Amino acid sequence: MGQLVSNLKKAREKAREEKRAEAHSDAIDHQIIQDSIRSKKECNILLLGSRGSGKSTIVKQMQIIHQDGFDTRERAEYRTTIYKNVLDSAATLARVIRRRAQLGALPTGRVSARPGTAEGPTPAAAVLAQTHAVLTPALADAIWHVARAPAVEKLVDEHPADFYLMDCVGYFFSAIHRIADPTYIPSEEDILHARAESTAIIETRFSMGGLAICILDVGGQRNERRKWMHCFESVTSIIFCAAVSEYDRVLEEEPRMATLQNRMRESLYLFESVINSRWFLRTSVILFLTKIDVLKRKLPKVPLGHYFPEYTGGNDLQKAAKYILWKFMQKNRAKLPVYPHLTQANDTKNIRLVFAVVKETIQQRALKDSGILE
Ligand SMILES: Nc1nc2c(ncn2[C@@H]2O[C@H](COP(=O)(O)OP(=O)(O)OP(=O)(O)O)[C@@H](O)[C@H]2O)c(=O)[nH]1
Ligand SMILES: [Mg+2]
Repeated sequence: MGQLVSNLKKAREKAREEKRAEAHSDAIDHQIIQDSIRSKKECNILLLGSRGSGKSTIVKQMQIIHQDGFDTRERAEYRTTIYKNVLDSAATLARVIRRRAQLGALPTGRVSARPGTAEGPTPAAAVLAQTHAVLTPALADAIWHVARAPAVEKLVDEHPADFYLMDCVGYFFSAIHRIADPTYIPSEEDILHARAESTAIIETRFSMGGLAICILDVGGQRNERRKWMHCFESVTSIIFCAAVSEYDRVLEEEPRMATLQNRMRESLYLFESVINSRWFLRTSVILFLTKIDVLKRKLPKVPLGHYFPEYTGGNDLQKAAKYILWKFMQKNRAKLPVYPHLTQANDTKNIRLVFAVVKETIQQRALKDSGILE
């Protein structure tokens, strides 16, 4: 009798085991089928463009617009990047101030004054000039005062091409005390301004008005571009990002070259190789001319014609944007349809509007691919 009960128990256990294995196998089969359905229906968007052109910022916008944005934990994770942006920019500024002061372009190392202290002016530049690993309150204070010093503002305005300051520097410096607060948690706007170079291909999936989208973000640095090829197959649309404000910038990736490559020319060259590539004959190409806000601020101070002599439109924003767009369109030898948009990638309102149009473009391509549209 005991033996019988034990055998029955074993048989029941075995049956349960088999059922579990079967359920597990069914779940795997289900996932495979779902994946295959999804990969057929999914629109693959590939973000291309040179370094710092706004690709990852577009992905962040998709997370804000089409997903749930960033929760507190995710926002807190951006602190390190933002501190690094601030400290790196402060170090660059300190280097420039020191060099200029040595050359006599600035009166002394004591660039900024906190009025009315018994000790006299705060030696903010001296604080800034030290190597900092953390954003201390003293450093935050120094940054605040230095960034506001008329001599420094003039220096940055008049020599924008002499040194590289990130586009986000003005935004972060003006919020420096908030950032230096020990309880600081970045806002979504801070995250959109944060700068971290991409060094891997990142896939993000979301749904946009019934369309299943898989967006691929790559790194734009020269040594990252070898990886781009791996993403070329089955791409529905390309969003090529190019920063319109970079006409006076050079690539820091090749500091030892005799003549530094102009960033805008590099971007034009890159666009030319993408748009005339055999890979993308059936792909819709969306051109995002980003940093239109930076172009607006920069044009009156840095003449576009100085870097592109054939341009004669002065500091008229529309004319300048039209000229830059024309330069890109000139590269389209394959005469592929190109859908251009002037954008400010870190402005959610603007990207929301732009993507309402982009969605139509992507949808048309998807319908053509499925044979529903000619
Ligand atoms: N003002 C302004 N800043 C922008 C705009 N687009 C991007 N930025 C900023 O430019 C910096 C670089 O943007 P990213 O999105 O990281 O550039 P990326 O193309 O992903 O760069 P890589 O990963 O190096 O290829 C970030 O600090 C962004 O906030 C824009 O339209 N206007
Ligand atoms: Mg990136």
